Amino acid sequence: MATEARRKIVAGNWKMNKTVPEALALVKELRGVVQALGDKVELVIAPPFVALHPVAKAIEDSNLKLAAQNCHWEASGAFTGEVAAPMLKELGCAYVIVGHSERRQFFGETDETVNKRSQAVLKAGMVPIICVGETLAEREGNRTLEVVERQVKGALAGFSAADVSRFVLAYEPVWAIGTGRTATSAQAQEVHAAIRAQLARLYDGAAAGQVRIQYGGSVKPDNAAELLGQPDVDGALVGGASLKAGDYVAIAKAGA
Ligand SMILES: O=C[C@H](O)COP(=O)(O)O
Repeated sequence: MATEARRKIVAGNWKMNKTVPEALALVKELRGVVQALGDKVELVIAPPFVALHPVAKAIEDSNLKLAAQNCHWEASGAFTGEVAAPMLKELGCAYVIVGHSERRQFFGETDETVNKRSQAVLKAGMVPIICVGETLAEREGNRTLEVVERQVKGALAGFSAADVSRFVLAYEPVWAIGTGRTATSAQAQEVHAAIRAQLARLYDGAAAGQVRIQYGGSVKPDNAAELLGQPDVDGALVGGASLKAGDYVAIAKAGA
């Protein structure tokens, strides 16, 4: 399947890290260096909610785009502690990460709520970065593809081929997140190719060929080029390494 049309996308998921002053300091460092990459690679950062507004201001006129790490599926209402998709759009978010394994593991996220959140993101005019991935027990039980395909199908239920072709999926094997243990490039490519084949079955080859599928799980400067060099790996969703400007930029360069 042709990969030329798919510009790589490197997103930094800061998770629950960085105060506002720390976030602004990191952005200041990043801005100058990533400018040289131009539009060779799409660059996204996902700070915590409280830093979104100041970071949005700080990345104006740069080649960095903003993502949120989650959102609620309702547009407004009595949902104490939640944040709605239109609020994130108003702040300048282009993307929202949905269904991260930490949300699935610790906050009761299900395939159904991932789908509802993704619908809200699209309706608000943003693009979801939908995370899928198997646990270690599931991989060891040879259930990787079954689990990932169930998550993909659930997340995308009800969307059209035109919608899905703009989405970003992130394959993040749970056992590789924050552990320093990375999937081999062959393991990543196998799952990415399986997801793309599934998309071709669910929609059509054209849509499947346009969806970008990021790999996430201990992506570091020293493994990024190998992972991003795989034909169906269209970028990276980076956690720990995105907190250091030098590491994020090195990974971005691997995608450029
Ligand atoms: O969203 C990012 C992933 O959870 C990967 O995190 P990590 O790079 O710290 O392993």
